[in-house]
Amino acid sequence: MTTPGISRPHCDHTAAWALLVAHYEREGRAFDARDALAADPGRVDVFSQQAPHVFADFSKGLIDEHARSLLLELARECMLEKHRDAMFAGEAINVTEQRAVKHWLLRSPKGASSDPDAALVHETLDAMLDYAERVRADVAITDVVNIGIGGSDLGPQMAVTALGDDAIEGKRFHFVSNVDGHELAAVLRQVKPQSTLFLVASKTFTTIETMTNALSAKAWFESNGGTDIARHFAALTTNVAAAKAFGITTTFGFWDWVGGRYSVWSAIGLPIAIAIGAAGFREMLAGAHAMDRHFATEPLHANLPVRLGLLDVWYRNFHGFASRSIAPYHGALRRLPAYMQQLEMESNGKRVDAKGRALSIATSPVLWGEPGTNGQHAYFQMLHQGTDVVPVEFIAVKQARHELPGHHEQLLANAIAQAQALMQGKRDAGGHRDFTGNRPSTFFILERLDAASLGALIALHEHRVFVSGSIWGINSFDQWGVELGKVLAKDIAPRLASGDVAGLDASTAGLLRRLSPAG
Ligand SMILES: O=P(O)(O)OC[C@H]1O[C@](O)(CO)[C@@H](O)[C@@H]1O
Repeated sequence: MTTPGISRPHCDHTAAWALLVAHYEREGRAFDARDALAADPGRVDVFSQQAPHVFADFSKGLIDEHARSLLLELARECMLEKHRDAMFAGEAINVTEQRAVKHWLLRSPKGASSDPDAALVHETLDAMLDYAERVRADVAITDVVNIGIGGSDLGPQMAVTALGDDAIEGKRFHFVSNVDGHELAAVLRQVKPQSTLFLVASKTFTTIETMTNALSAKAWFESNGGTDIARHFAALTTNVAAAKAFGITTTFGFWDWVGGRYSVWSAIGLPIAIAIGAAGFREMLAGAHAMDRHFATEPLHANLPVRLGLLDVWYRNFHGFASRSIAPYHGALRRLPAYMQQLEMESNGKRVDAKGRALSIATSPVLWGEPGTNGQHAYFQMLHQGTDVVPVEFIAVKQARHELPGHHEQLLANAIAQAQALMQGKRDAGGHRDFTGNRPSTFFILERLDAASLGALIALHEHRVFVSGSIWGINSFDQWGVELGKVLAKDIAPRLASGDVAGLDASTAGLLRRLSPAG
């Protein structure tokens, strides 16, 4: 793969990769974490890492010290550090769109970066946070409706849900993403024009779902007596001209070097700032910045995003695990799996390298999950006794934010016990009650769920995705795979109304006939 200034090898053609293949065949496949822990309790210290705000324990993982050092060698041979440094230097590492990748700059403190965009970032941040504080103080606004999809929805929704206990009283937050009118209609039934602020969040300001919802919201607003669009609509976008043409004059901008799924730190984060305040939002940025520094400066062997990204490669390309389950043991993190899905699968769900050549190695796994303990009573059966091995990631928070006695102990006990059960297993000759065990998990611990730790946790995962994407040689920062369906939907929409099936394949024509009112 070539990025400006860096020529990087195909990682699966390196000596380290060949050694990893051999090591997997010799020892990796049969590795048993139970035996490894019994033989060496010190494994817990070797296979764990404290990073800013986040501790991770992967001692129950299916990895030994030799694989660990070969993976670090792989990272060196693949010039991971150079690639990382190119991102932090503002080089156009998003090669298919010729763009820099600078979401990290959005959380760089004032005066800390010499990047030419730093001053503008802070000017915009100050304006956006000033606006957030004014909205917070405005008691006439009781409802904030964010209209956006993908990265313009998942980040703010996840973070407001995670930190919403701190939200000011008297304001409700609604997130409308789907073009399915049931979603917007349900929100509009609950709100009034004079007390609602609509935030139209779209990097491009062209996304069909968001534009359809925004137009309907505006029409509803005007037909229900709303008059002051400037007060009741704001746009969060890189396309300020399109927002103006739409009739929105209050806009907060960001830049093409912020990918949609990396935009929660930009103006797209406005709902979070309204929910938790300017100081809270700055804490979230500070937590993420601390993780940026960790990723940028810690040696590879003590660098948590690097260690996790390399473990992902080991699991995907050597063990052949095709999915990963995310189990946040905190109800307020219930939108985190969805957020992670976009972050990782839209970034690394690619079958060609950065030059467009087909890859001969597997890339992004499928990510999925629900909060614990709910998942235990739904799909953990498969995790414990199914035929596929699925690495599980537990996320536990030490301190609860409620006073109800007993609950938090139960919650944490379940998280620990599930990880223990997956690893230990239980022999039973009867078959049905037999747990093979040795099922890998990683266990994350946050001291408390606050803005800073959430910021660090998200940044950790952004960088982890960078690491695996870099080893796989792909461009993690484009998303061409979402285009084709969008284009075809544009063709299908008028056909649905008219019933015209000319030129369609027989299957698609059949669906259209069934669903068309004209059919
Ligand atoms: O913010 P926008 O431009 O409306 O895009 C929304 C989402 O659509 C995508 O482009 C993919 O469909 C995502 O990458 C993005 O987060």
